Amino acid sequence: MTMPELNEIKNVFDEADLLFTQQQVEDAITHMAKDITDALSQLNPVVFSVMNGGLVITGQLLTQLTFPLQASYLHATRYRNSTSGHSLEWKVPPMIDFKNRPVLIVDDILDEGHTLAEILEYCHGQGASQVYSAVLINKQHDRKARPDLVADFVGLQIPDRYIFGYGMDYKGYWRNAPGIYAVKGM
Ligand SMILES: O=P(O)(O)OC[C@H]1O[C@H](OP(=O)(O)OP(=O)(O)O)[C@H](O)[C@@H]1O
Ligand code: HPA
Repeated sequence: MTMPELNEIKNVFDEADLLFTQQQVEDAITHMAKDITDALSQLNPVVFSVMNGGLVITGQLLTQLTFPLQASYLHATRYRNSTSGHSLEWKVPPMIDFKNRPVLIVDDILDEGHTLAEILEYCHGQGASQVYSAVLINKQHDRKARPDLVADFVGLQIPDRYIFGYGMDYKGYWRNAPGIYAVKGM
């Protein structure tokens, strides 16, 4: 992919629609943390952040999960800095052994769900005792990889638009945007 012009990147931010403010996102993460604590605090889980998008949500979630857990990451990508998905590419598989242990997969967004579906299947195949999933955003449309595909813990629902911020990128940029923004016209 060719490098986008920085002017384009700045314009995309300036013209974007703010869907959720930083405060709204933080409240949603706190809500998720409470639900995850209720479900997992006695289970000694392994928590895997899905890189790169899971970076921000996982960091903010982890400090609100005050019970014993191990945290690590895996790296799987489908969009490769573009705005449409391809087949899933594993860059780094999980590096903590989770056989017979519960696993929590944390990602920024459940869009079509191919990424999450494949990661969940992998964790079951590797012998996790239970596999849970947490996503900051669920995108609402009828193109899910499976019609019944939902995450166990969901922060916010968005309409069918291309978004960035809180870990989610536009052409590799704006993962650092302090809110959830929708690209103008997308
Ligand atoms: O539900 P899906 O349609 O499968 O899309 C969701 C996935 O796409 C993004 O990752 P991406 O492949 O863009 O890599 P990134 O985490 O580096 O942004 C996002 O972080 C999710 O992992
Ligand atoms: O809307 C999105 N924004 C950023 N990354 C994504 N990956 C899947 N869908 C999206």
